[in-house]
Amino acid sequence: MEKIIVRGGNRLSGTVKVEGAKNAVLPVIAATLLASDGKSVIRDVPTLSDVYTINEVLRYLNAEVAFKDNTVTVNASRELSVEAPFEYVRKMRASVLVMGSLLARNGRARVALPGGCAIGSRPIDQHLKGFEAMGATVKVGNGFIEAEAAGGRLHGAKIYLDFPSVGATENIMMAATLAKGTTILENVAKEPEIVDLANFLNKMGAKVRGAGTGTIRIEGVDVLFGADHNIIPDRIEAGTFMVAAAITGGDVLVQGAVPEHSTSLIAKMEEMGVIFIEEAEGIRVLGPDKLKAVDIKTMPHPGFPTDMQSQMMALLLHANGTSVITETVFENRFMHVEEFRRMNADVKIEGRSVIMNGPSNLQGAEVAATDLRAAAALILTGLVADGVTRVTELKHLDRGYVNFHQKLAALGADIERISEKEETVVDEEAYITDMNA
Ligand SMILES: CC(=O)N[C@H]1[C@@H](OP(=O)(O)OP(=O)(O)OC[C@H]2O[C@@H](n3ccc(=O)[nH]c3=O)[C@H](O)[C@@H]2O)O[C@H](CO)[C@@H](O)[C@@H]1O
Ligand SMILES: C=C(OP(=O)(O)O)C(=O)O
Repeated sequence: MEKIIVRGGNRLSGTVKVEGAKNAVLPVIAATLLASDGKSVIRDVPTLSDVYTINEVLRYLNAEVAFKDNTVTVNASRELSVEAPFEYVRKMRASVLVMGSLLARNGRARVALPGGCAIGSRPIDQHLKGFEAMGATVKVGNGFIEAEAAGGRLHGAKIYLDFPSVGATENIMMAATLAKGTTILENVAKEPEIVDLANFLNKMGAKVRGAGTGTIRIEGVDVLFGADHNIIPDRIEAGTFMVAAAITGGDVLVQGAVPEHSTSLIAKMEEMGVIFIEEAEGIRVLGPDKLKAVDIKTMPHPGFPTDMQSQMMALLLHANGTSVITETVFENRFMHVEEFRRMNADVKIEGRSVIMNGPSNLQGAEVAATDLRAAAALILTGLVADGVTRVTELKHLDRGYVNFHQKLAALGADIERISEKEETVVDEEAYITDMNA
């Protein structure tokens, strides 16, 4: 078993570079399947286990995929298969994002049902509602979702989402690019990752307008081509390092962080007394001696991101006074609370809220990550806990963070990652096909 071991007490300082965004790269790689002509070259791709998984899904679907030097190259011009099996979808729910592309490209898709996960049941009814409105017949059975477009091609439609779901917005947007006619998608997600996907689709020859607003209009085209694209910086990784600086009273330049992508987070942290300085290269974060308590409610973008909820909980445990966090996006995203309690945190759950009386007298303990952001949050707590914190279940961390402990160590944290027995290292090189050959 692998563990991260943190000894609390060090103040962080220096510069940390942000990777490309996981939540932008996964839909963009899924979108490369739409190109029946030419190669797509995706740059600034983080070396995360989720990226390896989506690459495997694409290879399974008969696309040629190479991943080298943070660049993914996809040639999807061959005939594609239509089925994404459970062994991939189980590893990563975002595999369901290939459904829109496959349906648009092949007129048919068969994707394993994603099932529930630690943070909530995460249904995909809104994705399916969109496909149906565009003329697909959708059947769910034997653990699969099967969708087939009448006459082999989807048609444009007017679709209103019940909730601004990120995944549904992306999946329907991809499906609509090759549909006959115009799709108008209302009450959509406005996350920066949606805008990044729309920009990539437009480079491929799609006609997508309005991404980043509440309504997206997609005029269907007959064919899409491979395109070259740089992924936006990861605002959640950036935010995690902002919290690392703040919690240790540190001084850290988060290189590549985009202020407009983190407005709600920065505003809340400023309320807590954290100082932010915009510099040419990124955002410099100065942690105060004493942090103030605040209340937070997670919301779809531009509201406070649920993906920063557990890291902010770590910060609020260290703040002076009573804070309340209310989680409105996922119904079960408080699994980390029990782990924080093992670290002597004064925190309790009341319905969809968590109440903290800070500052907690945090103590090092052995704790298990319950999802990827919880993994980061427990490590952040370890930075200020008294004694040694050991964090297990690191497979979650590796889904969303590249070299997390090395980056913290370079900023001055006393942290290491150990393996209690020989681990099998997955050699991505083995999968690499030379696309230029
Ligand atoms: C790979 C990726 O980009 N993941 C992000 C994406 O996940 P994901 O795209 O899965 O999140 P959604 O925005 O779709 O989900 C938000 C809420 O809507 C519900 N819902 C969603 C779809 C649907 O058809 N029906 C339904 O009820 C979900 O159960 C959840 O409670 O956005 C989330 C919300 O910002 C983030 O936490 C994830 O990091
Ligand atoms: C919940 C997350 O991701 P996913 O949707 O890939 O599980 C996340 O990035 O915090």
